[in-house]
Amino acid sequence: MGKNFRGRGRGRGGGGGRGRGAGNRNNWENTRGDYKEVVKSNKLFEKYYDELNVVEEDEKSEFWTALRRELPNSFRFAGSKGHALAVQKRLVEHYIPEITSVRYDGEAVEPPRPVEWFPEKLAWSMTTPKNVVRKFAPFKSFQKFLVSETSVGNISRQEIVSMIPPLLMDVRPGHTVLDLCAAPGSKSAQLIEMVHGGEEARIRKVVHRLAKEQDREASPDGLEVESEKDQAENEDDYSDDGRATGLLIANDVDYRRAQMLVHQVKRLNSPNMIVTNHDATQFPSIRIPSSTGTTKYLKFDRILADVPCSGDGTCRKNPNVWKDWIPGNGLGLHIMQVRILIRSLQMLKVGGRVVYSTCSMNPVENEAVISSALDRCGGNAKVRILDCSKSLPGLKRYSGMKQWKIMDKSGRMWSSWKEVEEAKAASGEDGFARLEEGMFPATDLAEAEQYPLQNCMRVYPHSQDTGGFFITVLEKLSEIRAKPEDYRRSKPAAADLVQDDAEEAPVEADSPSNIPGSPSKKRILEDAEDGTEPSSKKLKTEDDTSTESPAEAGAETNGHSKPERYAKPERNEQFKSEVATPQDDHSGPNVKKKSNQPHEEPFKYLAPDHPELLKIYDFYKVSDRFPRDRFMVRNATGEPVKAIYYTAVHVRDILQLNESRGMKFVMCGVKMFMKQDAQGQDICRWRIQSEGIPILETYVGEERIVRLYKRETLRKLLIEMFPKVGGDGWKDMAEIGERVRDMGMGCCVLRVETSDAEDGFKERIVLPLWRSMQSLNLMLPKEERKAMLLRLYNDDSPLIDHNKERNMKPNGANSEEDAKSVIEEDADDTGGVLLPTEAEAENVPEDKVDVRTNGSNDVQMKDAE
Ligand SMILES: C[S@@+](CC[C@H](N)C(=O)[O-])C[C@H]1O[C@@H](n2cnc3c(N)ncnc32)[C@H](O)[C@@H]1O
Repeated sequence: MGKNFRGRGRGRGGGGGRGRGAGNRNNWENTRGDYKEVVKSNKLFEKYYDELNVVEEDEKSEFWTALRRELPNSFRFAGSKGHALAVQKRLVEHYIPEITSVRYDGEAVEPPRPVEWFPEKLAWSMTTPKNVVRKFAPFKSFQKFLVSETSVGNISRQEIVSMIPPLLMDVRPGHTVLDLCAAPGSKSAQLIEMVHGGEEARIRKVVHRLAKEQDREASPDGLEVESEKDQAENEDDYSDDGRATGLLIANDVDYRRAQMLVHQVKRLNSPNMIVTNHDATQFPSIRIPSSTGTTKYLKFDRILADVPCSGDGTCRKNPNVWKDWIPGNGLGLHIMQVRILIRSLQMLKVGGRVVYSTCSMNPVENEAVISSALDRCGGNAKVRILDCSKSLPGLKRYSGMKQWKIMDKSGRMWSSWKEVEEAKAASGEDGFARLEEGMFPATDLAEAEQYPLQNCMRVYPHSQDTGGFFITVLEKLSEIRAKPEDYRRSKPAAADLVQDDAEEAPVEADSPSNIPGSPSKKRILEDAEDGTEPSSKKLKTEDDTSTESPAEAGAETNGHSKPERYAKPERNEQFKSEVATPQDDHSGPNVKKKSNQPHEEPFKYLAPDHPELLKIYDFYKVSDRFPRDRFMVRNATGEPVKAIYYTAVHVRDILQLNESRGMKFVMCGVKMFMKQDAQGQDICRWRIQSEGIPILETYVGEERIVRLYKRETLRKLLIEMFPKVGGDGWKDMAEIGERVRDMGMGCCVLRVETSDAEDGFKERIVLPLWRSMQSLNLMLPKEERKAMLLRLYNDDSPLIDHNKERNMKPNGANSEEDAKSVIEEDADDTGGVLLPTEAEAENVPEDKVDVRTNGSNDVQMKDAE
């Protein structure tokens, strides 16, 4: 896990503007551009929800008025709780008082407000009009803060309602979590924070104890020192020295959107996360190590199915919904949504939870999906709809619908499947396309079999000035046998039940559709039920094409939601052809790639005693306690060329056991070391990357640590790039002067320690520092320096680049080493922003590596980054 989880106090920068809802837009003003231009009326849309009586008669006008109003801006403080609270404190203590003092036309201006039901008030919402923001200095400076913190990942711009599903998942440390439809990743970001919950404190306790045992200096933060026994006895998981042992797999079928997801989650720097690119309806079973010799497959504790939907609850943010809403949008998605939910339930552990959510208010995409999936999975005895009415106190919500009507494509309303069948018998099949029995409420179910759909949760825009949303939490009570897709409530077929994924009964990555009832699926299960390897024959059937996207199926979709909620049909097609065939399956990484297959470099783990790793351990005096078998590279040779990544142990096992099985891994691992040119015999060529430093820092030997205690010293290092420490320069470096004077050249760890002193820090910060022959430099992208200066010192002064100054002098006394560092800084500066993929960066042949200059033309440095 990264800075955000271990309080490094900084984040990887993320450029703004890519991806609706990506949570990283920097433009806080102009996100709802054409809001006013769209006519906010649509006969069928209004007729449908009015006739459904989604709200009481006397609320209808308020409901529609809210839907026509622009959505407030909202955001969430992201990262570890400690870090998020520290950034939030800045808002509360500095910006809010300034803003509330503003008077506009004699009236106080509405300030940003915390969302009352969100834990620790880490989510906020604001309705301030643009003209006010532009007019008043306190708002302008607040906006600067928002932009700066968003760009480094400390603030995530996210719709309030979209924050609800992860909160209801009850993710605990150690859980294995799957986010099936994850792009652009705002909920994945919440989930990974939960997977790392409490890690910061656990690690500090472990380090404290170890330091005490070894009589080493530890951070003077007054923590109680627990013995190993005490630690083992309390509830927290110390099995991996306090590191998080959970896992998040974030998946999206659309490769381009999976890349947006990568961008969003990468800056969270979690080694416990994998991004995959599969169709959720047939998400492959993932092989995991087994001590018994049989093949074992991963089952999840928690699954989020935030499925593609028509998105009509987002019409306040996406006004085109008004223009584009037609009944076919929801109808065309129902089958895929049911498939995704059933697949989720299959992959879930007994006792685990699936949270199903949409940003649509349409029951055909919501309650109808839940009841269809329950029908096919064996009903209340197998899966329970949890009552979450006590969760998130303060959140106003409505109960799920037990009865509803379906609007067909021509706008006629139908109350039951029986009615449709009778109409078909009387007037023929025309005009009933897409209507399915499973879309209707099950009127003929006996009382005892009725599903408690009132436990589903609906959120409407007028209750708390949000978008519309639907959430249901399902608990799996026992293993399920899903009935086939052609199962009909009215004509139940006894046969053809298909068991869910037993831990040892897989759906292979390269298997055909997992849609229950498919003969191929049954065959695979039969193959696997005795614990043997499943058949590797290609078993593609008609059912393989049953994962049609709405557009493939001819559903009309509203333009706005296409990029966000829908998989693009051509991607689905492409994806199908990309999945390795069983013949490819075991042929290893040299499988011939199909021409349209996106290129992903393989993940290769390094031997713990790889010579390059040994050099690193030696230079940084890395404690033996730090695990050495979790480092990997991303290239086919398996040799460390440019970057070395670190992953959690489960991630390693999954990658190693599944990569050659057709699993599509897109991203995992935290960049820990980057190779660079550096002069001097004793300098380690592998510098610690800022992303990796929070994971490694407590295990780095004192020889490579610089401790900083005073606010002004850090401020100097943030504002000044390459301050001189050679000659008498070190004397200007306050309390770290002597230490950096004596520090050997190369990369080291700057530890900003906490203290109660007036000029001390309350928040622990750890940063990479480079000591070159003449100067010193924080290895931070400029935007992160600026964000920290603003947050910690309310200082937006321009940065000073001493190296540039020196080089401008005719006889600039610049050493080659210092100039190299300049280039390095420039290279690092690109670090968090629109980088090429890791694979691209790693793939650059040595001789083609971008050679950058520092502007002085006399020195160059190679760095693939
Ligand atoms: C509502 S968006 C998810 C939003 C996301 N959970 C977030 O909070 O940022 C739905 C996503 O599902 C993806 N999707 C559509 N069909 C899919 C499928 N069959 N399997 C997996 N993902 C799918 C879309 O590409 C889209 O990114």
